[in-house]
Amino acid sequence: MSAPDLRRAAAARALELVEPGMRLGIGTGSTAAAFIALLGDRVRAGLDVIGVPTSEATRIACEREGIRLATLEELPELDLTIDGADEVDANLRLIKGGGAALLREKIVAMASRRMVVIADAAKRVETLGAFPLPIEVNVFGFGATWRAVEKALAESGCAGKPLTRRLDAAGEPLLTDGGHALLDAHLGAIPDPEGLSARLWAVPGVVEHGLFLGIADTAYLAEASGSEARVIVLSADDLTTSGQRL
Ligand SMILES: O=C[C@H](O)[C@H](O)[C@H](O)COP(=O)(O)O
Repeated sequence: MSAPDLRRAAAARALELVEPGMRLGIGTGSTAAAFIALLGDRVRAGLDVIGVPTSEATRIACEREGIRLATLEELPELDLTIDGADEVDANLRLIKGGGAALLREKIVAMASRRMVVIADAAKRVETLGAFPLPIEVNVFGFGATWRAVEKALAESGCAGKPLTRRLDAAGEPLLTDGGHALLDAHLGAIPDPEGLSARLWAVPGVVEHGLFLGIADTAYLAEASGSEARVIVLSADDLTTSGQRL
């Protein structure tokens, strides 16, 4: 079973949630791309939905598939967002932003009644942080913001961990769809994601970070089971009020 097969299996499971007339948030990345391809098939077969894309890449992919699109100005409230993730823990906390789309992804997810994550089960982790945490920052004051982010990381129990600026394929500093820079924090493990989130948000130049905490309510994680794909379901319904998994 190949990685694309697993991504398609998770995406197909999420597609079952889509109903006629729904206002969808449409994620970014290779797993979201698998979902867009399947959704395109349904749209061409007559399904009427409207989507808000989380990146320019997703907008282009949706237009290619003939999926009707809107903006959050036109549709400020969405029914369901389906998106990938870089890491998922047992409490449905996520790291996102490996594809640089974290800001729009978080805005769209927060405007949705539900956010469902689709991913290869290899993205499931015990502790978030092996995947470098993306931090989107305003280009104004970049050096000062970098230092303030390092301080926030140290105060969150992640002292001395390397911070790097994300580059694009040509080796130039990457700019996000919103025109911001991206830092990647190579933390290894994040002992207190909520504390780190609060400290990062307190830095004026930080636009957003890739910790999605208390946002996703379901994750469909696909793994190989013999020659088939099995989809594991993580649901917020299985969490206690303090956010711990039952
Ligand atoms: O910025 C990109 C997004 O957060 C993606 O959803 C995330 O990186 C997962 O991407 P993929 O499905 O390609 O692993």
